[in-house]
This record gives sequence, C-alpha cells and structure tokens, in this order.
Amino acid sequence: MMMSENPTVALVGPGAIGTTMAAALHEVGRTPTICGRSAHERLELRYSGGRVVVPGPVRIDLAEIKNKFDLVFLAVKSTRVAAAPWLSALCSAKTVVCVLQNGVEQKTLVAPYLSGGPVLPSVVWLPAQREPDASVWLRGEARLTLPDTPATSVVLAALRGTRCSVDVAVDFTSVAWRKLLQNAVAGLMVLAGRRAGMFARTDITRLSLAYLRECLEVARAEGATLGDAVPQEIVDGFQRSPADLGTSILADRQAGRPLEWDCRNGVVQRCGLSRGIPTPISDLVVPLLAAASAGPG
Ligand SMILES: NC(=O)C1=CN([C@@H]2O[C@H](COP(=O)(O)OP(=O)(O)OC[C@H]3O[C@@H](n4cnc5c(N)ncnc54)[C@H](OP(=O)(O)O)[C@@H]3O)[C@@H](O)[C@H]2O)C=CC1
Ligand SMILES: CC(C)(CO)C(=O)C(=O)O
Repeated sequence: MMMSENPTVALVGPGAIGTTMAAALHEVGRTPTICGRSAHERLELRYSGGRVVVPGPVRIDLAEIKNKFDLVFLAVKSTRVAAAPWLSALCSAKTVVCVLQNGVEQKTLVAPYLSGGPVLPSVVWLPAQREPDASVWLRGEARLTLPDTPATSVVLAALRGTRCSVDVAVDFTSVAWRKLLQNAVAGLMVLAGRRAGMFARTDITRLSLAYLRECLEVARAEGATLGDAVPQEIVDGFQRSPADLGTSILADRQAGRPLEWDCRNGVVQRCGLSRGIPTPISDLVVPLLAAASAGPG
C-alpha cells in the first residue's frame, strides 16, 4: 500500500481511549480531526507525571466534514452503531479504519459500514478511565498490538514517536484472544459491582480460573495458540493491579449505559456453541450481563 509518511488522521469517539490517542497525536504535532457525540471545547488526558490538553472543537455535525482521511481511529464502544455515519463522512475506499475496541470481531462488525476500505483490528492494552468532568486518567502505559497487514504501515506512520507504542504481531489471533480472555473475566466485576480488588478473594479466584479455562478452550478452537498458564497469568495480573482499577464495562454499568457484553463475553458462548464446546459458565454469565445491559425491569 502506497501511503504518505504523514497520513491525515481523524478520530471518532473522544472517550477514554479516544482522548488518549488524540493526546498522543497532539503531543507530537499531529492533532487529529476529532468527531464525537457531545460537544467538548477541549480534551484532557492526565497521566502519571503530567497532562495533555488537546484543543477542540470536537465536531458533532457530519456536515462539517469536507474531506476524506487516510486513517480513521474508531474509538466508540462496539454498541454504538449510531457512530456509523461518521465513517461514511470521513472515509474513502482507501481510508484505513483502525478499530480501537475490545473483542475479536472488529473486522466483521465494522466492514458493513465501509465501502470496501481496509479495516484494521487492534488490541488496546491501555487502562484509561474517564472522570466525571470528561477528562481521562491514563493508568498505565499506552500500547497497541496490530496485525501485520499492508494497512498497518499507515498506523505506524501516524503513531511514530508518540507515547503510544505499537507492536506488530505475526500471530495476531492469539494476542487478540489473550486480551479477550482478560476482558471476559473482567465482566465478573460488573456482576459483583466491584473493581480489581475483588480478585483477592479465593472464591473469585476459583471462579475466574474456571471461567478462563472455558474461554481458553474456545480460543484454541478458534485458532489461538495460548498456553495452559494463561488463566493463572490473567488472574495474577488482576491481583497485582490497584484495588480500585476498574474496567470500561464496569464504568458503563455504573453509568447505566449499554454494555459490550456480546463482544467480550457472548462471543465465547457463541463460538463454543458453533464448535460443540460446552460453556456452562458463559451460559450463566452472558444472560446476566445481557439483562444488566438491556433489561427489561
Ligand atoms: N477504557 C479502557 O481502559 C479500555 C477500553 N477499551 C475498549 O475501547 C473501546 C472504547 O472504550 P472507551 O474509550 O472506554 O469508551 P468511552 O465510553 O469512554 O468513549 C466512547 C466515546 O464515544 C463517543 N460516542 C458515543 N456515541 C457516539 C456516536 N454516535 N458518534 C460519535 N461518538 C460517539 C462518546 O461520546 P460522549 O463524549 O458523548 O460520551 C465517547 O466520547 C471499547 O470497545 C472498549 O472496550 C479497550 C481497552 C481499554
Ligand atoms: C483496561 C482493560 C484492559 C481491563 O479489562 C480493558 O480492556 C477495559 O477496561 O476495557
């Protein structure tokens, strides 16, 4: 793919992840065109040791978009299909859309909204928390993993020299499923209404390990190469985290917003079903998350 060393960049969804990416680009003089649902005069990122203010405006009117971009970062929740018109406004058939969402199905979910341009999935490792004043607290290193595709070079060019590091994975499927397992078990925080501190409990550790082993079997059937130690490593990771570290799906639950239960938990149950793998823990967790998301009641 022929691409400029300085791709034009737009970003849709200036929330926890979107603000982090906008700030990373702004710091190196590559401020993206920012598109969202709510008007914000500026975006603010706090991290250990400093803060970055990204000047607005956040564009909320599609009519303001007069040209197409080389690269669009899509950082809305996977539940927000209402953001799709932004993609028509911002993308030509050559635009690379880099999806900054959790899950292993980004390509399938986003491609229908594009006119054939490349969709680049990513694994987003950074823990970012949106505060009540809409500023964002980045609680760790900013890092993405991308698959090795012709479109990847556009993202590497846009993010070179920024605070967001990028790894390119030859076996992206395995990395994406590894992160999916972490997200799936984080769903238990929604059901308990608690943050990472809950993983100090031995009963939660036991449940988490059983759920993760179920997810691991499905991940392997889907082509991921992941070792037997992964469930314990993921639980260890939560146990090492600050007790007050949340997860984006818990933030949504606490704010009464729709939950990404399907792309983070439902996917394990769906893939298990299609491959004849029993998923008894998913069969309990998924309906509870779905009901928490959508009711009724
Ligand atoms: N937060 C985290 O630490 C991590 C999140 N992720 C994943 O990243 C993705 C994004 O999550 P996160 O940043 O936490 O989500 P947030 O809810 O913080 O941000 C979403 C943003 O999208 C905007 N938005 C909503 N609807 C629309 C629309 N129709 N058009 C344009 N913009 C819209 C919201 O607007 P408004 O300003 O009005 O709210 C908000 O700015 C999710 O898939 C999540 O699972 C992955 C790793 C870590
Ligand atoms: C921060 C992290 C990794 C925790 O599960 C995440 O992916 C999220 O909050 O959605």
